[in-house]
Amino acid sequence: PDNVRVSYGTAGFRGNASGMEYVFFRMGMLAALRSKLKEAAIGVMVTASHNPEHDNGVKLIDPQGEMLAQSWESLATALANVTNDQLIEQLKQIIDSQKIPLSNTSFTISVHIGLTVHGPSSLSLSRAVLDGASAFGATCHDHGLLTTPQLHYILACYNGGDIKVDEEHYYQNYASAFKALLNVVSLFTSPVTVDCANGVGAAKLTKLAERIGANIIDIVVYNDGQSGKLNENCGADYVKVQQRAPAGLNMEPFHRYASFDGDADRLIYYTLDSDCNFILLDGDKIAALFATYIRDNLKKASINLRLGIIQTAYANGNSTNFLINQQNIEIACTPTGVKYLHEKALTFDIGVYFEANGHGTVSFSLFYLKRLQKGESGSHDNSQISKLKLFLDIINQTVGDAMCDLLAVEAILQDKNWSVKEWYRIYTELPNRQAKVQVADRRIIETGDAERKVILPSMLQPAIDELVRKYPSGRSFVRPSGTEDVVRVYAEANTQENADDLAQQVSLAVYNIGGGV
Ligand SMILES: CC(=O)N[C@H]1[C@@H](OP(=O)(O)O)O[C@H](CO)[C@@H](O)[C@@H]1O
Ligand SMILES: [Mg+2]
Repeated sequence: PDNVRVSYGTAGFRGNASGMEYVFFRMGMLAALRSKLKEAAIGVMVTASHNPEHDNGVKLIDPQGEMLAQSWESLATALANVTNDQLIEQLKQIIDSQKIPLSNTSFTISVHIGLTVHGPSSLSLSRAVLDGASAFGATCHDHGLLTTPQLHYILACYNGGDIKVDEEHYYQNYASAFKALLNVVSLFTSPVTVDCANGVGAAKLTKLAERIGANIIDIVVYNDGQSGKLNENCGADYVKVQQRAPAGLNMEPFHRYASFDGDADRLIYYTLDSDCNFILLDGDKIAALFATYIRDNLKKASINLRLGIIQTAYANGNSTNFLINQQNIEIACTPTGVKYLHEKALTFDIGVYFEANGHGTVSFSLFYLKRLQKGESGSHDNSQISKLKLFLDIINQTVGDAMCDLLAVEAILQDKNWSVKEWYRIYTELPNRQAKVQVADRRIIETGDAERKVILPSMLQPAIDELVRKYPSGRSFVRPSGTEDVVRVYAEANTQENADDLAQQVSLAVYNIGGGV
């Protein structure tokens, strides 16, 4: 369409589903070209993740199950934005610039596709992807409904040589890993209630729980899509941003509750304290739990490795303080978007990365695996080492995976004999608030220092600094969203009232200086 520009944002193309077929069709083509170049299968996921039901989105998955290489994002954007009569020329340009050996027929192009919603728009959009890929002669593997992390997992296995891999393989793998770990740790007592955002996660989690067995883990699925709408007043994003339970959920103090987002790549926990205050255990707290658990076990096994936690500017200030000052764990900060965190995580022997919103996982280097093996044959404590190995097996290293992360949290709490209370008490969050501001063109806002400072418009950062100074423990930053047409504002301070106030003042500054509408 004229005057419509789309871009491969924080996590692919996303927007209102109607009229987006051309983008999906072209992404099918691009996936086929990338498969040809890499001589490996490429994945295409059709999902709007945590967005409302009327939206949809598409993202590409690289051969090892990782996000599409950043160097190809601009190719995706260019291809999506040309007019139909420029399409062939644009494809030729990509083929030439990337030296894609189209005439080499020794490798069959292979594209795997999954989707998170079975509605008419999703089906026609995934059809468009298949048509685009087929136009380049791709062999297409249509997996139907999957969570996003399941497709990442399947792709990594497929390219690793297991060409028969399917969804069932995923359940068997993680169910047996979880059971193996629980043989080392103890048995389960209390249930965990999981809000699946009325999305694909409900059916998938039910299957995983069945494979594990009700005697081992007691998962109560809430918001399974039977009545409510996808991501409406529920799901990980709602709970995190609103700092309240999904609508209609009756909570009891100290019970464990969790929420997935619509494509089940985000996980957050929450509970009530004895005064019925809502307590959130977000991505920062999951990261802290994982990292301290791994670190403690490494210590007991006398293995010395470089462990790091990767956060974004959205990480709560007190989580950063706790990790650096009390736990002595190395921290890195990257811009928003899992691809940046993932990349940074790989620079550590063990990289624990989470966005505050609950998207994250752990990456283990080959060096780590070798050290575990060496530790096993040496004089180290074998029980710690086998525990570390089993823990590694329940992690989906390709991408943040709500189901695997849930199993990992549950296993750690069991092993430590912790209730949710001991977990949330490791540190207390600074009160915080997120807000959104509509501006005429959010691209005029440029940021630096991992998005913690505004560079342009030049008057904005001094204005934010001045406001922040007024609030004890104040911190605030703004950045243009990569998935919505808004500028996001984050603020934290010593009290909720101050955090709310600061967020509002900074929003006003963005509105005034950034061309609010
Ligand atoms: C504050 C926030 O949660 N931002 C989210 C959101 O990106 P934005 O660029 O902020 O719209 O969606 C991304 C994709 O899911 C996720 O990676 C990111 O963390
Ligand atoms: Mg998601």
